[in-house]
Amino acid sequence: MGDSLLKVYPEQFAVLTLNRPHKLNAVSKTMIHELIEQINEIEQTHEMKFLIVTGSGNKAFCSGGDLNDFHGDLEEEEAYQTLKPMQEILYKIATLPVPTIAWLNGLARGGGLEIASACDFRFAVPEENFGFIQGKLGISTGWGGGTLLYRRIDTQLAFQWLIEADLKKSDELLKMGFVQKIVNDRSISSDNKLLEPYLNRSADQMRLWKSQRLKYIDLDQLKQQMDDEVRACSRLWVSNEHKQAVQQFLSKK
Ligand SMILES: CC[C@@H](C(=O)O)C(=O)SCCNC(=O)CCNC(=O)[C@H](O)C(C)(C)COP(=O)(O)OP(=O)(O)OC[C@H]1O[C@@H](n2cnc3c(N)ncnc32)[C@H](O)[C@@H]1OP(=O)(O)O
Repeated sequence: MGDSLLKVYPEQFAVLTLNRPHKLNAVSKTMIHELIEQINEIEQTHEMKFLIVTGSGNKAFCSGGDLNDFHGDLEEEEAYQTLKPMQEILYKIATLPVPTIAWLNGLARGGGLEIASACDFRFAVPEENFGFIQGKLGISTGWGGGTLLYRRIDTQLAFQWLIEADLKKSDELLKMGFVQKIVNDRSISSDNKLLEPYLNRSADQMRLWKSQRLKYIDLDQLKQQMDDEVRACSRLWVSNEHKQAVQQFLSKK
């Protein structure tokens, strides 16, 4: 079974599932290779109305990069080369020609929340907590998700969250405008009432509205700022704080 699964529904939408539930859907190098192929497949599926990105299991959407793959011993350039593919995936998700929904079926940490920030909308189960915890690991966001966050919520709130690196619950994120809906179902089905408006629109309508939405984003600037973010994170990657934080997590296992 793959580390990432793509299912296209007859109702003309697709679900991309991060599929490592035993590792809280942490992003592995294998998952990245699969995501690249699946995003390319999605880009070629012209009758699709929208895409949902979610996690496997009932505990996590995504726990960020797999710290065995994204470990602390990488040198700056190695860190950049290791981080860059996910930044390119997040840029592709953010600029897909159809609306995208991050179905936050469980906790999200670090890069997991960056993936959610790449989606147009975020639907979250209640009572879960979510955090850009990179600040507590001696680094910053490293997949371009911080750049995207500034385009999803009030810039002052984004700035504060990235610095404080605290965990926030679904209802607080609803108030902040990061989460658009609280959903009770951790799994996705086409008869979920929340999806009705999205299912009842034509593929042409959905593509028109996404095209209009993207006109409010300078895509060249977005791409450059996301790359700058990866570079900046790579420079922090070699810090002792980061090495110790990763080692501390891995030594617990
Ligand atoms: C690298 C990219 C960078 C970025 O671009 O921003 C980041 O994403 S940095 C952030 C990386 N993520 C983390 O630091 C989170 C690490 N995980 C945790 O802190 C905890 O797992 C949790 C999220 C607080 C949940 O704790 P708990 O409920 O106690 O579960 P476990 O810790 O026992 O996890 C179960 C299982 O999954 C493995 N796991 C979880 N997260 C990761 C991860 N990020 N990388 C690798 N493995 C992960 C964990 O090791 C357990 O495995 P087993 O011990 O084999 O059961």
